[in-house]
Amino acid sequence: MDPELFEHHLTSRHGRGRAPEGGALGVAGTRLCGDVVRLTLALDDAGERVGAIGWEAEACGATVASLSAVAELVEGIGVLDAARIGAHEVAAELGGLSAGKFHAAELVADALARALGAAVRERGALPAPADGSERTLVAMSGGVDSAVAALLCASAHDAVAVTLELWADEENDDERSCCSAQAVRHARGLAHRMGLPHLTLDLRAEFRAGVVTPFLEDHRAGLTPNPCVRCNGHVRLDAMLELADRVGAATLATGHYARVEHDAERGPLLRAAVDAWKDQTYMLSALAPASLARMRFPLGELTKPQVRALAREAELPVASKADSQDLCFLAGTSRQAFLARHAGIEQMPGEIVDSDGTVIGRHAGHQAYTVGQRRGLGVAAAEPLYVLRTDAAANRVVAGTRAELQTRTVPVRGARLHRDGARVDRVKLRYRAKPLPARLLGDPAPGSHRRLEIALEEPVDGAAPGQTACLMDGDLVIGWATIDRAAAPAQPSPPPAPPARSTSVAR
Ligand SMILES: Nc1ncnc2c1ncn2[C@@H]1O[C@H](COP(=O)(O)OP(=O)(O)OP(=O)(O)O)[C@@H](O)[C@H]1O
Repeated sequence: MDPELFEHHLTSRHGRGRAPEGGALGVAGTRLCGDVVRLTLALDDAGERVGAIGWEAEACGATVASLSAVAELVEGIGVLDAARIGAHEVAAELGGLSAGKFHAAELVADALARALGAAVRERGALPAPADGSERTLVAMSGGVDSAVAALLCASAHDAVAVTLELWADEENDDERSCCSAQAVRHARGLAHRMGLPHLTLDLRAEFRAGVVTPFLEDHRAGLTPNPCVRCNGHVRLDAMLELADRVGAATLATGHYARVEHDAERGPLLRAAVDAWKDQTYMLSALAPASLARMRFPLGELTKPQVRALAREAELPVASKADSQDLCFLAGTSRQAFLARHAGIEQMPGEIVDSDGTVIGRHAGHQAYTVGQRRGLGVAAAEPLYVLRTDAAANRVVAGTRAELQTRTVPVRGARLHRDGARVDRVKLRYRAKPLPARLLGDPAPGSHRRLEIALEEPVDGAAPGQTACLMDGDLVIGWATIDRAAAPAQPSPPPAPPARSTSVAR
């Protein structure tokens, strides 16, 4: 630390108490952790530079000095230069900070990133690069895949990185989650290390409304939702494409394993990735063609081992980071605990019945079961039993043999087709499942939203209502739909009622 610089900022408090008109707010820290900083940043009229900045804080001296230094540093500079400022740059303005005080620079960098991201989202208007080259916005989660995607983009294009804050659960914010504040910091560090400007986009409200709430509602209704398909299709990629426009980027790159087949006349289609095990086209299947036209997937032709090798070669600190395993907002908690805490969906014990309605056991709550599930039924039987369906209204789970589970027809609703449905020859009914030979029955007109049926060549071990059916022609995704409940099987008819004794009196 440089004592003179530190003292200068501690006393001058550049920007303190100001809240520039039309500015965007970035808050970091909580009273629990000791320091809270509120930084307001306004762009200039052109939307290209930082116009003015102000702040207020309940914080220690190191944080106050860091805020003053950042205000002095950032005023008047270009948006992308401001997006290159992280904790190390903040600390450097004070001649460095000791390990014990470095958290102050991190906190201030967090607040700056949030304010800058919000300001750019609202008012940013950067022109495309003057030399006519393509600018790409790269979505970085803090994981190895998006880090390598960013690396590949940075070597070919003018690249800007973005990380979304998707989920913050004050009571249970798990730092392993790729949506958490800590993950955003990691991603920013990685981007800066590669020399890329980095923006933070706070998408927590949209994520809660567009992904988490429908996830909770589907569970309440006894369905098995695909929140990632919804998030990619309707929330996060749309928001990032809008941000791309704001920063003059023609395209958006992600670390998904997928490819795009461009067709200028009929619109682009997703194509399965080279690495069949990592292929993520299923998760991207709800993406509108207009969005897909602007997407870049730099990992589509690579295998995961090749991606890790590139990360090691570039000495990226995430080269051996484990792949994310579950839904980002479930990190550190169980699905059942999440449902209880966020939707009051408590586990209600109920009956397990066979397909004739005979009670054969008890379950702990229907939401814990999905079609095809074998484990956790706890019913002793001559042959293995599987969940055939769940009945949310009656809080019942229906179980049966594999033969009863197997089906050749899968009803779907809300189908979106980008090509003639008669071309469908394979379908993927679950993420990581193998595509199955199939045909689409019913009205095959492109754009049709009607309930349709998928006819499978070979029987499948059940299809869970609520999951996405990815409709394919070879390795091209030509549409998607949501798996619907099968029509309820005819119940065994009740024994005929005895003839009613007439009580009427003939007059
Ligand atoms: N919070 C986020 N902010 C920005 N981009 C994200 C975020 N989460 C995911 N992405 C983008 O979506 C891609 C696929 O996300 P997914 O959750 O499947 O992660 P992943 O396959 O484990 O990739 P990674 O190793 O990059 O985390 C990422 O590679 C990244 O480009």
